[in-house]
Amino acid sequence: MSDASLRITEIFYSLQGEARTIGLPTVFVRLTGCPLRCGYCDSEYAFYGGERMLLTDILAAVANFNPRYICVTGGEPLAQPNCLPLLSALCDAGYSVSLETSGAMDIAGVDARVSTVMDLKSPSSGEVSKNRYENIPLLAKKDQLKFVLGSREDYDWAKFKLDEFGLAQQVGDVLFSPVHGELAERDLADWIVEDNLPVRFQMQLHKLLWGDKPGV
Ligand SMILES: C[S@@+](CC[C@H](N)C(=O)[O-])C[C@H]1O[C@@H](n2cnc3c(N)ncnc32)[C@H](O)[C@@H]1O
Ligand SMILES: Nc1nc2[nH]cc(C(=O)O)c2c(=O)[nH]1
Ligand code: SF4
Ligand SMILES: [Mg+2]
Repeated sequence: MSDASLRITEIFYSLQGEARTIGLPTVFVRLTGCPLRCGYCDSEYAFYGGERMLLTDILAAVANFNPRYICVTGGEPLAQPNCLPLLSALCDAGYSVSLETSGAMDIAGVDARVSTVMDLKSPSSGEVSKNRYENIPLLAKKDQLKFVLGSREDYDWAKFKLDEFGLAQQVGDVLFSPVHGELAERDLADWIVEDNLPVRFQMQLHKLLWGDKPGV
């Protein structure tokens, strides 16, 4: 294994709070730095700083928790080229690996064993122009598409994209999530039911349990 290095903000053990493996004990590897600035971002503390770590040291830190599930997130993980060997090394080690990405970067090099959770940025994030729609055909049933929605306008936009790109047919799960503290959870749930959308409603479980803070 090459001993590449990556800038890391935190490595912690918690319950997966989002997406398909929600509720399962998971180790989170949060990479430092992000080229986007979503207005609602709950991980601004990962924009700068962090600590440079060797791949072997990251693997050792992860192994300490004896986990089954690993979630690589950030910041924007794919903004660091060495994220690709990290993902492959985690798969080689036998973990079930997911990747949280904005999809503003090319996902072509992501290891085929990884479940990519690609977040298409909605208009209210302020970063809708950064979506790389070219990534969509690269996604498969093992992957997930996430929409984080801050308003009814965002919801209508997401509904349109669902249809425009046939997203429910492309990936295993399409996730609709409210921006925490911005859109009433129940409103989003009611709209999904009214429209009979083929999507999975999700709320950030970790914030219900522990609040909005790093390390959970
Ligand atoms: C912090 S980001 C890191 C990965 C990548 N940069 C991305 O945006 O997908 C992880 C996920 O948290 C979501 N997120 C960030 N702040 C949020 C908030 N206030 N409410 C709901 N979801 C949020 C993002 O939209 C993204 O899906
Ligand atoms: N518990 C927990 N689950 C998560 N799933 C995705 C997260 C992220 O920040 O990407 C996250 C997080 O920060 N905490
Ligand atoms: S892309 Fe992800 S980490 Fe970057 S600002 Fe948006 S939510 Fe935060
Ligand atoms: Mg988070």
